[in-house]
Amino acid sequence: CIQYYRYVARYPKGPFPLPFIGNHGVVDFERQHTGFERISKDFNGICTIFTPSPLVHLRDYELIKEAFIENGDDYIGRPQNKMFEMFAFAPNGGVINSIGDNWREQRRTALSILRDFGMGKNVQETLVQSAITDMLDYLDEMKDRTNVDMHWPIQVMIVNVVNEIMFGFRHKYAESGPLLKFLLDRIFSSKLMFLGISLPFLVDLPFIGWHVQQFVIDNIHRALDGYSTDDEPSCFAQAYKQRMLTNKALDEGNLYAVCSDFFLAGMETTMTTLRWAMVLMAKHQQIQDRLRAEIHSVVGTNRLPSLNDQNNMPFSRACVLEVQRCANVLSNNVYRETRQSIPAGTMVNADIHHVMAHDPLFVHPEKFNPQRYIAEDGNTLRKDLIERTIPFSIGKRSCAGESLAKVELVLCLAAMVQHYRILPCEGVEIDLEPLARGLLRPRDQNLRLEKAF
Ligand code: HEM
Repeated sequence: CIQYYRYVARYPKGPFPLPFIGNHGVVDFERQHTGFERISKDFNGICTIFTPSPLVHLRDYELIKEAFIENGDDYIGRPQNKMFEMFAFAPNGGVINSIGDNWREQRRTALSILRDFGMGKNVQETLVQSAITDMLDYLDEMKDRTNVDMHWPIQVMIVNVVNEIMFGFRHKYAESGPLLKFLLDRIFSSKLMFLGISLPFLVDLPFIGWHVQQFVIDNIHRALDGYSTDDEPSCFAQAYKQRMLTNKALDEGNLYAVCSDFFLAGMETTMTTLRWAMVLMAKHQQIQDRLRAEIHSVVGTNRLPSLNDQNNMPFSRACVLEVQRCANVLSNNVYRETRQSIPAGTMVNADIHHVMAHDPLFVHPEKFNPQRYIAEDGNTLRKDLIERTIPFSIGKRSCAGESLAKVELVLCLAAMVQHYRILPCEGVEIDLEPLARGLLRPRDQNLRLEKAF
């Protein structure tokens, strides 16, 4: 017992832990965003929570910035734990969970391939617009739009963008049944995750993660079937395969791991944010009308909104920022591992959720109010607020898909509001209370769509 508390004393102070169980019982691990919020408030922005493994929790923007930007190299690791390796196809493989030289090499290569395919630029804008057109066609053909489950069309649209980039093909709406088997929210139910970190043998039990792996493997096989490395690659998987010829750090295991990482990271987060956008618009009709007025006056109704339009659409940009701030989908960041100041190897959680939900710069942060981002001149956006809107985290290890996600979010939200009035179903109140399932998700609730022109 004395030894245990000597070990506890090496970490920044936090709620009093008990041997073996740490802070289980005190922290609500199911609803981490409110659980961590409640117990960390007495500790000046930094505290340790024993899960039972120690987790150093940073909750204020300035502290997160000091760690991840000013001392970025010291916080660049990821905890090496079986739980986080569930989707790794090779030891220390892929981008999300790998460390050291392999992480650097896989991230650099992946971003360089994505840049070749126009990540964040016009090529991907065209691809996203085309996936949005498919979704609008699907909604257009619907006979009854009084009770629409938007989860499904948004999921197929987002999967199709990532799928086309990674594997070179899209799913047809009519044939997309297997996609629904992606029940990641169940895997990452928070309690299971923390148990998995502390009791790694649990991860060896038959797990739903296997289905996800198989889905990715099938897609890679389809992309590489008949591809010769002499040919110009037409998707990420082929480009990676070609680079394997000249770069020893790239191998079959990492090909699977990197594809799996980008596919999974690129899908759930963006899709969940867009689902939030739909329910927030349905709840706030005046904001939606103002957004539509801006889109119709700048873009009209004969073509889809484009990235170039953004310069003339400050309210649309403000809406995307406010959707991301309020959706706050990552109730926790992806954990880092430190190599200094607190004992090396300690898990670190930079609480981006807390910053976006409670930073004092956001006046009445609980309100959905895009106008907060617009400066007094009515045109420019407030840099001080944008700096603290950090859904993609910050520093050298921040989200590798940020520029793609931003393109998807702005174009999809603008296109939906351009074409449809998004409304609650007749006689139903929109419920904005999130479901804490790994990500913070909106509750399943159907919406009513009315043609906007
Ligand atoms: C709204 C959408 C998204 C959000 C909110 C989001 C958020 C995040 C966050 C918070 C991290 C952890 C960063 C850190 O450790 O500091 C992350 C990592 C990552 N994201 Fe995203 N992401 C989104 C979309 C995407 C997309 C579209 C892709 C790829 C196509 C992607 C690929 C990745 C990858 C590969 C990592 C791991 C980076 C590394 O460890 O070096 N994400 N994301």
